[in-house]
Amino acid sequence: MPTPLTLDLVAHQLARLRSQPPLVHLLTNEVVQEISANVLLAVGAAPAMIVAEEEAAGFAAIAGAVLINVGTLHPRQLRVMHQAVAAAHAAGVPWTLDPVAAGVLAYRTEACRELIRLQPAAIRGNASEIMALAGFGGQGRGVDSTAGSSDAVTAAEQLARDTGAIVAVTGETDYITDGERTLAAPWGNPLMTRVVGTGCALSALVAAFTAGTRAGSTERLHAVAAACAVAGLAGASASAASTGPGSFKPAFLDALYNLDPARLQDLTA
Ligand SMILES: Nc1ncnc2c1ncn2[C@@H]1O[C@H](COP(=O)(O)OP(=O)(O)O)[C@@H](O)[C@H]1O
Ligand SMILES: Cc1ncsc1CCOP(=O)(O)O
Ligand SMILES: [Mg+2]
Repeated sequence: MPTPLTLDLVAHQLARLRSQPPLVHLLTNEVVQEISANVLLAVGAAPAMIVAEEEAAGFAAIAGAVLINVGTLHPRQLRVMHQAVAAAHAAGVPWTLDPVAAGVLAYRTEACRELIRLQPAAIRGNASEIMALAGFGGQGRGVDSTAGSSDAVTAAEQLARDTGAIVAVTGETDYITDGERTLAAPWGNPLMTRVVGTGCALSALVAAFTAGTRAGSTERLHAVAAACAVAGLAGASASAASTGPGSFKPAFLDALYNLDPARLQDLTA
């Protein structure tokens, strides 16, 4: 049974991130480069997209966290991702997987299955993606989910136990689990699904929040949950301040920037 996430925990994790801004290595898809970088900058982290075969492994080893997102995957990029993940794994740098459209296409689904053998710290996906990776037969509609997040909680818990990762399955409510404990973050707004990159940028946030956390620690579970809460709270606040997808995006960046750990309660009122 999921436990509601408390704002105290979110505030603590947000303050921790801001006090030690992590350098985050993003190997992400072509569609969401800009929103991912801006979301990280707005919250207080430092993004860098280092994508060449000559540089990715070296940079992954010195970053605070790495994000692997397979949204526009192709063979050369997959080779670079393997190099970065191997280097991160060897250096003890936490890495996060966003399995965009896993379950829809065999190539990326297999690529994700291969990558997760190298112990991701976190996996963040929508319900269809998480169900597919867990072997529960999920199939999305392109990059979007055809299932609700509450239908994917069991799959998320199974995937977490199988991989050792913290798994976050997002939707109307986000669920974050280590396979034994499951937290629920009920914030966000449907408008977030009408702006490209909110899910992928959330995965970048998840990576940022895992920086400095240890495998198997409660802190890592809380860090991933806090990333989801931060996106959801900022999303709810931005949707109240906007009239549609166009005005949502700048409002979302502003809301992330203005999140005050001491005043998160105000955003849920
Ligand atoms: N129906 C919804 N109501 C509120 N928030 C939502 C809803 N659907 C998705 N979100 C939020 O949108 C963000 C992206 O999630 P999601 O759409 O599941 O990812 P993806 O873009 O990878 O499919 C998350 O912060 C999530 O909480
Ligand atoms: C549209 C699209 N196509 C391939 S990746 C991508 C971005 C998906 O971003 P998000 O799932 O965060 O909306
Ligand atoms: Mg989306």
